[in-house]
Amino acid sequence: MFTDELKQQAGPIIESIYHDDFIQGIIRGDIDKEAIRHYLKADHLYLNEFAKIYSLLIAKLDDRDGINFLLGQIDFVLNGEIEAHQTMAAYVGEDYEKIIRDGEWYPSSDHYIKHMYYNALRYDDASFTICAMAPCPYVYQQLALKITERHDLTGNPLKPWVDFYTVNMDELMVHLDGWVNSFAEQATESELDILRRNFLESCVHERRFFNMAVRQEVWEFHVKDSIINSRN
Ligand SMILES: Cc1ncc(CO)c(N)n1
Repeated sequence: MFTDELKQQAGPIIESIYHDDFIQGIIRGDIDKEAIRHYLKADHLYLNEFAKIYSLLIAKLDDRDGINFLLGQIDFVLNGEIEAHQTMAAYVGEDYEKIIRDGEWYPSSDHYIKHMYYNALRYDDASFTICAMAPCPYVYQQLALKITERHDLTGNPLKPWVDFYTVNMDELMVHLDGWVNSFAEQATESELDILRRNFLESCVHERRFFNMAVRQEVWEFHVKDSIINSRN
């Protein structure tokens, strides 16, 4: 299957994310609270956009079951995934609403969000959008499975965050894979190249998103903020 090929190519990127500071800090249970705060500010806004991009994707589909399923996913992204964010807010020890109040599309999340919009707006077929979106559930699912396989997180305050992504992504991946594989059967070689690139670029965006939080990335016109942050 075409999506098996994509996932195989994404393997080394996901393994690198696993070894980067963010996930290693989650595994140790002592990740810098400022990294989590930055992540939550960015991810809250990212998920809002992800929900809106689902609505653009729905407009490209004819299959009623698929449309229904994605309506449920919009609800999940807006209301279900808060549970994972609440776990992180509890770890920080601060009210979630207060943490996310002054979030922004920081440069790396901005780039990722715009990659998804570009594909939704540039191409009629749903598969281009799906390949840019699919690493969102896929990378988290794979990271959660790797963490759970390799470590016993009993007593780790962030264990519920990991557990959340081991169980909630399967059904979505089945739908996304199905759409992409049926399009891939009749796609041209150059279309397949774009799909591959979209998927792999989003895997790299996932890596950059975690590193963005670790490094407290800001737009450089907030010069004062970035000096303060780099001294912390
Ligand atoms: C950036 C990003 N990617 C994936 C997920 C998982 O849904 C998330 N919450 N945020």
